[in-house]
Amino acid sequence: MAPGVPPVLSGSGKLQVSSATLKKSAGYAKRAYVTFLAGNGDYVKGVVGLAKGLRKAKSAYPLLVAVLPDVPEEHRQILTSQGCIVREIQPIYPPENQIQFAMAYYVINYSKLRIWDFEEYSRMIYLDADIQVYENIDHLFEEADQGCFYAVMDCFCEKTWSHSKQYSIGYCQQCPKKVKWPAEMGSPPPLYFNAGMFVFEPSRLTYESLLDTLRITPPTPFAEQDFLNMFFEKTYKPIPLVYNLVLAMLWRHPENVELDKVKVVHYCAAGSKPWRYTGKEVNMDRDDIKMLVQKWWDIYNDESLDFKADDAAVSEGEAFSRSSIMASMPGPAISFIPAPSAA
Ligand SMILES: O=c1ccn([C@@H]2O[C@H](COP(=O)(O)OP(=O)(O)O)[C@@H](O)[C@H]2O)c(=O)[nH]1
Ligand SMILES: OC[C@H]1O[C@H](O[C@@H]2[C@@H](O)[C@H](O)[C@@H](O)[C@H](O)[C@@H]2O)[C@H](O)[C@@H](O)[C@H]1O
Ligand SMILES: [Mn+2]
Repeated sequence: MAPGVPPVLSGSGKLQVSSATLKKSAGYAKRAYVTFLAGNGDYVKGVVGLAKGLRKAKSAYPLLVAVLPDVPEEHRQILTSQGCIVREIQPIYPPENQIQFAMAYYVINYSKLRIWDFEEYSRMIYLDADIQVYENIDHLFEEADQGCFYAVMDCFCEKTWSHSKQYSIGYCQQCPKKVKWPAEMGSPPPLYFNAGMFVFEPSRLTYESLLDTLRITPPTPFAEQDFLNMFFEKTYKPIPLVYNLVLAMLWRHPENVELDKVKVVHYCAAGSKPWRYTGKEVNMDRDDIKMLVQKWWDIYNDESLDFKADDAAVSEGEAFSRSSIMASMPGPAISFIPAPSAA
């Protein structure tokens, strides 16, 4: 029982504890998924799809959306109506630079770093808006060890990597024995993750350190993804690609992919964003791509997955991990009195 909190027994003898009280009590694991939305364009469709996909997968945790100031009120309303917790963040820009980002718009992706400041959450799973969750991955919250950063390894074979040494010699961490890293080039690069999905622990200390480090770090082609890989190099733990299938793996490393086991799909290959899909770009006429794009649209168009009032059980007030609360509060069943949302 939370220290100093008098238990309130309801008529039915049930222990009544407000989730606001629980919020104040140390040690309860408050968790949520979080994504990032910038601009007034069509990525909002990605977030709606993600919110509905998490609902279909019966996730126990809410989806926070960190929105830049340029996300219009209308889009924010759409997300709130889909049960998302919308939270405005300020942009973060890298130091003055002449860098040629792999994609010019990557410069806004540094703003993702604001999510480390959501320290009312003990653990979060970040998901790009062009990601869809097809199977429940809540267990990742339980399995993560304190102080570690979990993400799926990326692939260096797409043209977007043509600036890199790896690409120039045909080396990829997905098949390190195929083209070995030459001894004369020193040790192979450290394992490198795709920053479209990761399990992390928000913390003001980490947040401040990220911003301080960013100020003195020259930007590189993959923007915040490169930066996060450098920052978390020592605490990065690779997790299986079923948690973030970077689509290029289908044609670059099919031997590493068991599509029927994939839980999370990342529509990051050029031309693969479902809401913009034409099928005309390279590889976009593949049967597996067409199937995955259709799968995304099936969820997006499924009205039975729209947010309803009785879905409200998974609100910000309820974003505690029930298993950890139940484990730490043995005794009579607990019914929560959700506090008004703080957001
Ligand atoms: O106009 C944009 C571009 C990007 N994003 C966000 O930034 C993430 C990273 O961009 P993107 O997924 O396009 O990069 P990729 O994974 O394709 O390299 C997106 O998933 C969105 O969450 C956004 O909200 N609006
Ligand atoms: O701002 C840099 C972005 O870099 C990453 O995308 C890339 C990367 O995965 C390459 O390896 C692929 O070749 C490429 O297609 C893909 O777009 C993240 O998905 C995204 O969230 C974001 O961090
Ligand atoms: Mn992405």
